[in-house]
Amino acid sequence: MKKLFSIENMDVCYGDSPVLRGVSMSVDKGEILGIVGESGSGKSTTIYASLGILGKGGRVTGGSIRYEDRELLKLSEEEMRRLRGKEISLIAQNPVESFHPIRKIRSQLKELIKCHGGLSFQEAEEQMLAIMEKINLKDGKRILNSYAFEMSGGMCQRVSIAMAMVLSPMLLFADEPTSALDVTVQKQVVGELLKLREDFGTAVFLVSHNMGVISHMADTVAVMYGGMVLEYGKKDLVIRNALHPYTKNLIQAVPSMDKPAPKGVLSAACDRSAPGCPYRNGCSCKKEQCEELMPGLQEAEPGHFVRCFFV
Ligand SMILES: Nc1ncnc2c1ncn2[C@@H]1O[C@H](COP(=O)(O)OP(=O)(O)OP(=O)(O)O)[C@@H](O)[C@H]1O
Repeated sequence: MKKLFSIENMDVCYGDSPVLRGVSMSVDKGEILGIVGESGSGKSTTIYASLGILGKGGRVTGGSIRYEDRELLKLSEEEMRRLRGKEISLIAQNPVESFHPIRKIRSQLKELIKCHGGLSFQEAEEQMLAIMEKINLKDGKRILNSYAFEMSGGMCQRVSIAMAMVLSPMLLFADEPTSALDVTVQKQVVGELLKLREDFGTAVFLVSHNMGVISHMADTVAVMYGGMVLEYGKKDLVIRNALHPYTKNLIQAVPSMDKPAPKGVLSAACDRSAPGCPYRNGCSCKKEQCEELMPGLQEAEPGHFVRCFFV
């Protein structure tokens, strides 16, 4: 069956340096895909490439990105701009930067509605105030009259979440949406994201370092390392029956009093231009062939894919 959104075999470079290699992942309507991996593994780049907003020097050099029946790599900038905001939305990792610095939040909401239609401004404002209230932003009217620089990081994060949700997108990219929030607000945001899926069938690409958030929210999990997907599948398979040595270490590294220390190294230097498994320098199970050959992403059990010669 055709997926709502799928990335197939995507390569991304910044300048001449490969950053993502052969990345494939997808979501159905209403599905939440959790993307985990250490800093620099390529999670944000996967999101920005999907939205067509890679930074300077960044380009997709191979593969395909499909939304419904459209190949996004073939759309014009104007067509991509129309998709972003209404059908596909982003909660950015650094929300302060995602707002215009010298325009009030209300005017930015107005602009969003003007570009993407659907709601009247009054309806959008009511919807925005209701979402803000639910995620513990009590003084919504005052916030709409504020500039981003007048808000704390956590407030900006919540306003950007409300703004991303206001048009009930079909697909939401959320890059560390809870990282700047305290635990109570994290719970509210997680609850709102789950409600968005329930009410509108919104699919979510959720990047998080927090395995608790991923294991609570995600249906499917992708584990990234060195710009590649090392393990992919239904959450219960990947988290409860992790097969890749890196995923095992990642799960083992979640703090707990009664667990043995991880084997191998969690984070090791990885030259993305060199042959061999990206995790070869950190893996305690590596053999000679891991230095020379790249393992493929193989289906180890139904619906559970692993990139390792020894699984
Ligand atoms: N604008 C850029 N120019 C050059 N290289 C970049 C740029 N943005 C990202 N990279 C490189 O791409 C790689 C992947 O970065 P990315 O931000 O996607 O990782 P990440 O997994 O999201 O990390 P984090 O968890 O810290 O956000 C890193 O090696 C990074 O240095």
